[in-house]
Amino acid sequence: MIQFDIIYGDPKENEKRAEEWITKAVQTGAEIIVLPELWTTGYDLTRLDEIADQDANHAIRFLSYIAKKWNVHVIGGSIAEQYEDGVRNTMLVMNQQGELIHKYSKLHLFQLMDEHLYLKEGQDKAEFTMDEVNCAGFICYDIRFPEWIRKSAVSGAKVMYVVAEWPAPRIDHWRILLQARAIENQCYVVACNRVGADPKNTFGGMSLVIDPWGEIVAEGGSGEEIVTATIDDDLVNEVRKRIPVFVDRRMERY
Ligand SMILES: NC(=O)CCC(=O)C(=O)O
Repeated sequence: MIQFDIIYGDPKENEKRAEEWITKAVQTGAEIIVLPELWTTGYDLTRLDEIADQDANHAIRFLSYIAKKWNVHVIGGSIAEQYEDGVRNTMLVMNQQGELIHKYSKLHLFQLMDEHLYLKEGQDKAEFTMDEVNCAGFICYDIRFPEWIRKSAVSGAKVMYVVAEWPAPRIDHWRILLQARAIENQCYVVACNRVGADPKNTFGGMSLVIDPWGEIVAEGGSGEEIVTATIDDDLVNEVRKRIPVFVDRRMERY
């Protein structure tokens, strides 16, 4: 996870910085790269008509080049994607061949940061498959909606990727919500948050990898850094066997 600072409203500079960070990450052996939410523009929402990416074309080209060059999977954080009918906050996922294998636009818009005024909500499903592992991707505020994450767990997702710009004053919510999502769904949570500040917020970092037992296996601090961990998807099966939550659910009573 590339836990970096994002330059407000400057996609060109952010792309340059992202490439430098990704180069460092692959040199330490990373096979899956995760970027934060809105990493090209930050929350410069009033200038989206100038800086949003038409059909995500630019970001797709950049992320595809990175994936192919380094032979890595990329959970390309999210970017402001310009559609005909408005802008969406869109996650892009590339495979090692540089192909776009998944696209998800944020479903739950966060009013406290004015998303509902400038962005349209997405209509996509969260699940995708990467190297035969069932995964799902979510964007920041989505983690406050356990029923949305549960839907992916019930569909078989074992690794939940979360990309975020989560402010420092609520960083305890971030950790607790993510641990709860990992424990209740008995899955890995890989959550990448930005650091630094924009004109309205200071962001908390603390990118996390949490295993299906709820243990934190990697944790970032509050500065720029690369946070890495190894995922063992067999552990998901073990935990689900030990406490068979998905068998014991009583949907007819809820
Ligand atoms: N970018 C976001 O969705 C932030 C969500 C957030 O801060 C929260 O408390 O929820």
